[in-house]
Amino acid sequence: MSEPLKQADIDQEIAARAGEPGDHPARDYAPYRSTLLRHPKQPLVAIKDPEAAELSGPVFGVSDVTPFDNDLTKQHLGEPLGERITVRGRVLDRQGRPVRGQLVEIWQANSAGRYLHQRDDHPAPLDPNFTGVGRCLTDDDGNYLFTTIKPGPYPWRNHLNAWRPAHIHFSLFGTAFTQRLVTQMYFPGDPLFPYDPIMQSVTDERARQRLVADYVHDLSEPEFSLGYRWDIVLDGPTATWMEEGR
Ligand SMILES: O=C(O)c1ccc(O)c(O)c1
Repeated sequence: MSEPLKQADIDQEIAARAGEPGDHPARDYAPYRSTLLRHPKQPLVAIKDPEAAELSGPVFGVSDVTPFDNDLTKQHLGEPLGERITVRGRVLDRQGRPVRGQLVEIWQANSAGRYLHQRDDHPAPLDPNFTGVGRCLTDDDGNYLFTTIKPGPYPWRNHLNAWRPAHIHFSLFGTAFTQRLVTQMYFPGDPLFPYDPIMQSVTDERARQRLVADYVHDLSEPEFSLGYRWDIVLDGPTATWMEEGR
């Protein structure tokens, strides 16, 4: 493996790209090292018959998602450790209309910043009562809701002393595999934002802010959880930044 990049190199590269037009990150954003290795280097292949791909691909059905799948604190016998949170929001189209029946899936690290994943071996504890995945379907007003634990910051070896701000990964799934969008939600006031190449790969300040949830006191449940609100806009000038599928 090559020498790890230093924070100063990362800062320099982030500054060089800041304010570039458009809010969608470059597919090869050097400060986020693995994008250099895994971005497409050939022109994208147009699917000649997208409908056929959609009709023959696997789909999920309403009956596949149970009402319990959105509570990540109830998947084991015991309670997971950490700060319990409720995350609510709406999935909207470019006109602000609700997107109904959308499969919303999340995955995240535990409160210590550790993923239950074979490639995460950093020395923070796993929580036997926390898996870190959940899903739900949006209701008729486009609402989704999760009960979970606030994830910890995650050391990810992109460069020396690289820590990801606390975040929750979101996947939004339409009615076929060709309609999947992937993004991340962050927590307000995180001191790691300026150091994170993934966050900073979104070069437009307003688009970056749209990735940060609001703390909403009225959504906090007394003696139970802190409430965050995060709306996801699929398209248009206020679209939420997406990693894939556009
Ligand atoms: O690209 C990565 O390596 C990587 C690892 C862990 C994360 O939480 C993440 O968002 C990205």
